[in-house]
Amino acid sequence: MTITIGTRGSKLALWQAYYIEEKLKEAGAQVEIKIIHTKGDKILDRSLSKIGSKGVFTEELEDQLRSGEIDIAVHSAKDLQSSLDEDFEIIAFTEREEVNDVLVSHKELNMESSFTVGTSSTRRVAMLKAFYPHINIVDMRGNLQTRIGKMEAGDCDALLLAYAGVHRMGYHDKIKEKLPVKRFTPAVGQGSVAVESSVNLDKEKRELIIHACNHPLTEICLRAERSFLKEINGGCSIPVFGYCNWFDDYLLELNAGIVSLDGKKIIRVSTLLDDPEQLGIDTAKKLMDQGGKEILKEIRNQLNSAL
Ligand SMILES: NCc1[nH]cc(CCC(=O)O)c1CC(=O)O
Repeated sequence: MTITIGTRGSKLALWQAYYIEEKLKEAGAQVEIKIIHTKGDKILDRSLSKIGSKGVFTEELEDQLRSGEIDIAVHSAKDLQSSLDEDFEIIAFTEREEVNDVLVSHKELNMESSFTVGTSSTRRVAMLKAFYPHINIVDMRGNLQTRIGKMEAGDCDALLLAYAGVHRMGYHDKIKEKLPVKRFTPAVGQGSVAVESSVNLDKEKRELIIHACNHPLTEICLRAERSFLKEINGGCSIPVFGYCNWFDDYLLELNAGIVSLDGKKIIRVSTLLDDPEQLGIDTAKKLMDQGGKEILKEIRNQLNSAL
């Protein structure tokens, strides 16, 4: 059996594709990897919130899933929009890596120091303003290697990045501080790799892929987080966060919230339930009822007028 993986061409994307390839090979499959360039890879001179949040890194991959040119598309779970077209499904979430954001620098500094950080994530910008208002922020895009190059060239002193990507790309030695998830709560899906397929994928292939790649506890947590994000209807340009944990008896706890763009308002809720989809919906409703609705509306207006 040969399984064709479609992936973006960045080093992080390729790491993920090789990671899935290895798991599939261990399960006895043969694997081909096909690199696909997406809009998000091609447009580097505009911030992501201006290109439009939906599918900038996934559209071209989904075209090839639909046509059957590839069997699966491999993504960072975080980058995958919360609501997929009916023709597609996520059939596996790999075991989650540490979820924290980390401070990365070639200089000796920590979150109490005064410095300039480069980031293009609206969540990180808003949370920095909320919790670390003394830190200066500049917009910075590009893949991990590009950003580290820009940092070392002096465009900024530090970067705020997901531990998962930094670790996978071998920049562990530049981690200066790990931010606490209770406060600097990560984006929905951070740290896990998602395998997407067409709903028409061959059943035997589908079974093998799930068996080889899916981590059930990660899966239920990510289903809860993604259900939350879908209910909020927030793409990656809205500073929402969500992190789900499980207890022994499969009880789930979802911590989630929203931050205003200026960091002045932050609302955080936490809910316990055993059904992931419902947990996401309940948490989103609670957040909206407790003031999230107003913040979301304000953010939408600000983003629209910035375009
Ligand atoms: N948006 C880019 C992106 N997508 C996934 C990761 C890191 C790996 C992961 O969280 O799975 C990153 C880089 C970052 O946010 O620092």
